[in-house]
Amino acid sequence: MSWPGARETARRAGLRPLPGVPVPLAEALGRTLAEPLGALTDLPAFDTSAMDGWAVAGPGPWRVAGRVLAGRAEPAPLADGTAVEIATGAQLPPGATAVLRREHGWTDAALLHDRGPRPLTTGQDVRPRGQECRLGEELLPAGTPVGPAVLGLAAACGHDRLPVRRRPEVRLLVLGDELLTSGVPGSGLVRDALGPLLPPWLRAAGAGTPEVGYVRDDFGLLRDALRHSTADLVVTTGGTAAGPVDFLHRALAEAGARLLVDGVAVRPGHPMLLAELPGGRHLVGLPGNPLAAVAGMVTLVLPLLHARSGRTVGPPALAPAAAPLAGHRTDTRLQPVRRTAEGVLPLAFDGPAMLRGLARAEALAVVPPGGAAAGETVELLEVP
Ligand SMILES: Nc1nc2c(c(=O)[nH]1)N[C@H]1C(S)=C(S)[C@@H](COP(=O)(O)OP(=O)(O)OC[C@H]3O[C@@H](n4cnc5c(N)ncnc54)[C@H](O)[C@@H]3O)O[C@H]1N2
Ligand code: MOO
Repeated sequence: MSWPGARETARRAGLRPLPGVPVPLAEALGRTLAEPLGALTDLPAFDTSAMDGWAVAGPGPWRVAGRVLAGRAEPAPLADGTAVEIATGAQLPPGATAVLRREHGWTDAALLHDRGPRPLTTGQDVRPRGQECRLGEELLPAGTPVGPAVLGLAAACGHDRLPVRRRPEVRLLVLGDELLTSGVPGSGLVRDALGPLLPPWLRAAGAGTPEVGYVRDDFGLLRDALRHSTADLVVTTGGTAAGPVDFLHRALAEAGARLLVDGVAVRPGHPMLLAELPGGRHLVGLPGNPLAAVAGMVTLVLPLLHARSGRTVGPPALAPAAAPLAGHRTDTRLQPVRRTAEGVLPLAFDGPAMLRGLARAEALAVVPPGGAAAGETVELLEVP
């Protein structure tokens, strides 16, 4: 399957968004709005002073009659020709026509005078009620990822809870007898790089904290692990190719899975696969080579997770190549790159078994078959 075709197949496989549940703001971070965010109030909720100074009524000079601080209840009305000292954020008294900034006013024994650079205009330095939004107005559409700014906006307009999609549950199965989970590799043993790399990335993509399991190269163990998992998405690493102990295809067949993608025209990562498990759950098989596994994440896992979270994905990020990007003859290449003022440059140590280039990368460039010339625009994919 072509690389764009595989990415689209994964997205479509996930187009069955998980249910929405209301959760406290602090738990909504990293999830996706299941419903549009509406304002529970006008914002600001009352006419507000935008500056420290005086709220004034009518043209000056003014007689100063008291003070209004932020956070106090409705102040008394102001009569024409009077002013009250006011703090930024305080509610404007009824009848006030403008705010005179502290640095633009001076007071003699009796009166407040305007010495600003320009005459004070009606409404100056007032944030009128409803300037930002009206009660009931839609502020954000369903599908918006909830980041810190969304939490702040939701709180500002009165929300204590947000309706967000349930996080997809992910089970990560790391396959391979040769893997060490601590210490220095050698003597035929390889340190597991994907157990540390994948869970935080999955979490950042909106999944629940993945359960990680290590499975030895044993057909029965793998088949049972697939049969017994109840996760929305099972992600395996290794075992996708044709090695003597690469059991994944056979275990999938025995578990009653239907292959949606079985190999992709992409380098690295071409043995990656996507299957539908009984009950509408999914499995992505990532190749064992670490950079190939990363290619499988961006191609199959992220589009599937975003779709299941109902998350709106913006238009692709694009950049020019600052130097020629070597391509594969027939397949798409995913190339670790860094950004420069002129565009993106390839990073060295980009072999399928390597992470040295990726660890310095700012993105993966999508290099079409045949390569990209200097100046040609390429799509960029976010990396962990
Ligand atoms: N005859 C063929 N052999 C291979 C092909 C092929 O088309 N024909 N494809 C190659 C490509 S491309 C890849 S990618 C790998 C995919 O292999 P598997 O998914 O079956 O993975 P393994 O064989 O289990 O491991 C491959 C490689 O990666 C290392 N590995 C595995 N897991 C981890 C981990 N968690 N952390 C770090 N490194 C890991 C493993 O030790 C192997 O070196 O197959 C090629 N072969
Ligand atoms: O697809 Mo394998 O990724 O070349 O290493």
